[in-house]
Amino acid sequence: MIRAHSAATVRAAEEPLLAAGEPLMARAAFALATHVAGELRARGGVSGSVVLLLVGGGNNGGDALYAGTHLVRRGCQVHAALLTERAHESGLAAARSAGVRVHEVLGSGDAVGETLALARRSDAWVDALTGIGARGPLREPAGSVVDALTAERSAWPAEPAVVAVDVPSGIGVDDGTVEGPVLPADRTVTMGTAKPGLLLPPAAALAGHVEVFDLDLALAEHPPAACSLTGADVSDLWPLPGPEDHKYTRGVLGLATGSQTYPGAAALAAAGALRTGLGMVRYTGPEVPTDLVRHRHPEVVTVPGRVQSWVLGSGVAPDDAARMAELAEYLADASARGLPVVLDAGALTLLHDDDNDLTGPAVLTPHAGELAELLTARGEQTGRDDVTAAPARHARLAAEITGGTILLKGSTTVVAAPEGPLYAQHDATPWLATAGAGDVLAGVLGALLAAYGDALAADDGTLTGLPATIAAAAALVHGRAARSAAGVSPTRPGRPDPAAPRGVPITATDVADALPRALRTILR
Ligand SMILES: NC(=O)C1=CN([C@@H]2O[C@H](COP(=O)(O)OP(=O)(O)OC[C@H]3O[C@@H](n4cnc5c(N)ncnc54)[C@H](OP(=O)(O)O)[C@@H]3O)[C@@H](O)[C@H]2O)[C@H](O)CC1
Ligand SMILES: [K+]
Repeated sequence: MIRAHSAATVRAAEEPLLAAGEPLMARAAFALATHVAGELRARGGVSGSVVLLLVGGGNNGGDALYAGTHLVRRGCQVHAALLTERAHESGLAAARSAGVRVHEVLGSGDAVGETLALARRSDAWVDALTGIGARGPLREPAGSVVDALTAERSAWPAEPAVVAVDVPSGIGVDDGTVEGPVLPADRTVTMGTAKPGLLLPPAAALAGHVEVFDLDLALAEHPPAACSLTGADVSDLWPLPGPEDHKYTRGVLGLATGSQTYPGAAALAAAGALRTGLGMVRYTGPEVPTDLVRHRHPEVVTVPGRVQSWVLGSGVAPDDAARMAELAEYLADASARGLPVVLDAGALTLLHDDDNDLTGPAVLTPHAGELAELLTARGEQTGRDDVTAAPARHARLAAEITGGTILLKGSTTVVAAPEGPLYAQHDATPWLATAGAGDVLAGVLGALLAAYGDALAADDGTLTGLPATIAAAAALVHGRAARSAAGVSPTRPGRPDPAAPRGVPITATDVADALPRALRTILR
């Protein structure tokens, strides 16, 4: 699991170490210099390279100034552009005496022009304007400098390397928002622990490859603010059948999905669920989707009976009054029994009405537009763009309002429960943005919840965070299946690797079919 801690937590955790005289900045700076050197080596060599440090007024700038001293020793020509009147004092003194060439660009009257001129001669840019001490978007002139460098960089894509110190300056460190200029990094060297903005969209895409440098911070008693599951976490969580298991103990999922108009959603949710592995899928719905499900998946049972979780609403239009009334009944029944429920597509509109508040474990699976509609219906006027600009904040708000867990679909999937860590999963490929993919995800998620259904229904509070973890696991598996189907190699958000396979178009059926292949590489 990749864990990210808030700026306040990092400060609290570093305090005792600093008080004990631990040279945290010296260690951070050495690590930073090592990674900058690594980028330079990958581009042809360290000695003789030119490095530009973009220095702000805090310890983030201090990290870079001390790193500069190491890079000078390794034969680099290092320039520091001071975009502050108050650069880190001892760092600046050390940099000057080591031979770093310091440019007080604010005094020149043309900070942008001077910095750009230095940048054009450099093989690597080190972004050390702000770290966890940033307040709001980058102020001037740093903002304009970053805008100019970003334009310069995209016009000149192969070089130079951009290394961000702790975070790309200007991102919302704790919430992943991007409200002003940010220089996209190839690599972010983050100190002590990852920061939420390095995992959460949209900022995560600007961080490039994230390296966490361990500072031995005492973080054990501090819960993470955000996490990303890895395949190993999913493997640990995955329900494995034992010799005593039978279909009813492995989990039975009820699907109330699909409609006469959108029958395909029923078949796709069933395909996702069946390939996730569970005891049984029961389907309930009108004639056309029932026939399709029977035809495509003869293993699905189409008579009512006991279930341990429900998926409601995929392929159901909110104006289909009769079907919506059925979904409301299933939801009320599941809530009364404490069974987990997935509310997808049409079923999300059940929660537009606050009479339908959730009492049992529920995972809502909106995309940005559906989340905006839900929030607006519940009195929080929100547009789709608001959600896209601050996915974590809006997912958390919807979780608090409804009492459910929100799995917000997007190129990075964000999961938020009313409390506990946020999850950010960026396991998929843009090829996954295709009709029916969400139905498959609903099936995967419903199947996993069915396996934990009895435990969740009997929970006395010890499993509070489990639906969120399961939702993040479903997103990971679904994303990896999509990547496997498309033939795309593993990647992180950030600048695309030109050498990585780009993949091929996929359908939702391909994603469901690729689930066993993806699971083969995850489960061990
Ligand atoms: N994690 C660790 O244990 C360690 C982290 N280290 C590094 O230290 C920074 C945090 O340093 P800090 O001095 O607290 O803060 P920053 O450097 O991030 O930022 C403060 C300076 O930035 C200016 N500022 C604030 N907001 C803006 C803005 N929007 N635009 C431009 N400039 C801004 C601020 O100026 P003021 O005038 O507002 O005071 C400060 O000058 C952490 O991120 C790590 O990199 C250490 O190495 C120790 C170990
Ligand atoms: K930075």
